[in-house]
Amino acid sequence: MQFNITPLSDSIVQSIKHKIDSKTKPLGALGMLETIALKVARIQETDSPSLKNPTLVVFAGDHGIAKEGQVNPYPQSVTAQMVYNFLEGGAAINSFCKQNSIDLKIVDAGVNHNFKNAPGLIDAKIEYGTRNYQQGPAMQLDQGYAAIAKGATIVSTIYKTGCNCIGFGEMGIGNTSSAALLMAAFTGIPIKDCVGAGTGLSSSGIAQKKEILARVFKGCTATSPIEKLAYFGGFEIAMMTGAFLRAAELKMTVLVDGFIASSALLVAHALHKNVLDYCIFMHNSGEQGHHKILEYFRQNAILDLGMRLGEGTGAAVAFPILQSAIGFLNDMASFETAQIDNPM
Ligand SMILES: Cc1cc2ncn([C@H]3O[C@H](COP(=O)(O)O)[C@@H](O)[C@H]3O)c2cc1C
Ligand SMILES: O=C(O)c1cccnc1
Repeated sequence: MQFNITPLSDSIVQSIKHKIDSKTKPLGALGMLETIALKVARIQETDSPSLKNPTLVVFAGDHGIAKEGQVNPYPQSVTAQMVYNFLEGGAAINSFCKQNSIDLKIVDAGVNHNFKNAPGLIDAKIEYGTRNYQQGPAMQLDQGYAAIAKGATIVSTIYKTGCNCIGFGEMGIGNTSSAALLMAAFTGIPIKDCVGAGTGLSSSGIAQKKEILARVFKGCTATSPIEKLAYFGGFEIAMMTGAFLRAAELKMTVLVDGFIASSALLVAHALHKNVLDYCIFMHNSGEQGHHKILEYFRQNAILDLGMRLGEGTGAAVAFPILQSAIGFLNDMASFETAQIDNPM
């Protein structure tokens, strides 16, 4: 599958920087808001960017290993139950999207439950959950490709509604384990440093999770990015990978959530480096491996609130900051128009 992601052009950098520096404030005084404004302006190739129909897509999928309960404190059944909660408006992500007027879409990427065409649910089911990677690859390679393609198609459909700003979240009990394995596979950081508490393991629970995942990691012979993705899985992670790639190809502003979303981005980045040009890192998750992924990408996140939930909640909560960055660029007066002395 080919994605044609063009790197950001430098052509308007000087004019945008000039516009930012002409605003009625000391040079650089809006800090990271200035960096974000410049990035979105470059993505949209205009000095007056806008955020149109912001949308957050939650991909849900189940994990074979989660049935055993060795790496996850909550049972696998919670994934499907949370999907119903999303559809009924009762989850954290519903609250934050409602607060910030973000359109929310829920996708069944591979939950171990038959939703029987539940109203509002996008059916992209690859399979009723992945296999347990303790016994071999979580999914077949063709399932990995199919998930990437479906993620891309879902983004294309949303883009056609006029959306130019999209974030991705996930739901999948056990997926901090897949994310840790993918992190180790794509960054080279030792697996023990990638594993964290997930939804709240005790220190002995974390030690067991590390031991189990270290064994899985050692037993994996995958070499290509797609093989690694298929081995460690997550249909929701694979679909998010395709979603990141298509969103960047379509020059959308891409909102990156926490640890799981960033693990999908590691896969996308291994397939196409330029994807990072379109990404804004919305928060630093409390899951311990996340800040190391941010370091690997050499990126700073907007918020650091100790949130460790997933679902896209970090992206949705930080969204008003992104709006502030676009807002000042479009709305503030310049020294010249406001007739304010500017010695700089
Ligand atoms: C009620 C509930 C709601 C959630 N929403 C997101 N997650 C988050 O926790 C899960 C990953 O953590 P682990 O690997 O420890 O299972 C994912 O579903 C993730 O989205 C939730 C988890 C629970 C229990
Ligand atoms: O940061 C995340 O994405 C995260 C952290 C813990 C549990 N679920 C998701």
